[in-house]
Amino acid sequence: MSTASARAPRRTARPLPWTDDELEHRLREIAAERYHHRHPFNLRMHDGLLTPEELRCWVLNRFHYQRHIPIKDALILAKLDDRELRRSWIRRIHDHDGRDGDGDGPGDAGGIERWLRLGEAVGLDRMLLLSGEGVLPGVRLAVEGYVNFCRLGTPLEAIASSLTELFAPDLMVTRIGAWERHYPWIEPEGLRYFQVRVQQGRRDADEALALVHRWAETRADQERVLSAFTFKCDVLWSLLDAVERAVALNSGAADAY
Ligand SMILES: O=C(O)c1cc(C(=O)O)c2c(n1)C(=O)C(=O)c1cc(C(=O)O)[nH]c1-2
Repeated sequence: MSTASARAPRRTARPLPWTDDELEHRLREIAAERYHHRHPFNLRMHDGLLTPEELRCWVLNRFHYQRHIPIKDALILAKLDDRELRRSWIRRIHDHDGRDGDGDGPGDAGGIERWLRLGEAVGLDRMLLLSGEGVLPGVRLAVEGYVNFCRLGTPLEAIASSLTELFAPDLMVTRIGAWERHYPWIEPEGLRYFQVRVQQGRRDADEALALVHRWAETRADQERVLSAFTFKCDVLWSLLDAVERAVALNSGAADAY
């Protein structure tokens, strides 16, 4: 051992940050493996193999996720110290909760109302959805995990966890086609949630990605972005695991939902 290396602690060079393209490539690699478009429940949905009860179970449980999205966005909003950013981020809350019409534009019932109509289109009473009855324990935990992640994380981590929306619009387009083809018993009005969300999701994902590129300056920041994104993929995957298991246990019990 040379005396120099014995005395001075070895400095490991900090890895250079990835370029924007490299970071996006890594997000896509994780999504290709872990995003919920690959979950067996979604695959069965797209192949037209779900029974009405199984679809109802999914709609009811996904409503629990939907109704918490504006809450987690309010938690993110409270972390943003820039007025312009808050003006932009608050739009997400209105997209889900709805907005009154005024001089600036027409009103909108909002995504939560559209999801309640989706529930009605598959035969679920909106009062049941609003009651929260029947939401599976695993779904409650997954959703709480996501909300708490955004409550406790840095703005960068919270916003990075929403980047799954980069992949949601294409999945929704697939879902709309599959529902039209395989589940004609669902009233077409029920698809409205997804039709509206495709464009909103693309815009929200572009906005979040631009912020992530701006804020994730170091490789360590970028690693945190990938961890947040992976965590969120796991939230969505766990939600479907819970639904998949519940419908497997209930097969034969036609009136579970
Ligand atoms: O149906 C889907 O597959 C899907 C996925 C995701 C997603 O990937 O996070 C969202 C949504 N839908 C959605 O409707 C939605 O409003 C939404 C908000 C967010 C978010 O993290 O802020 N993700 C998603």
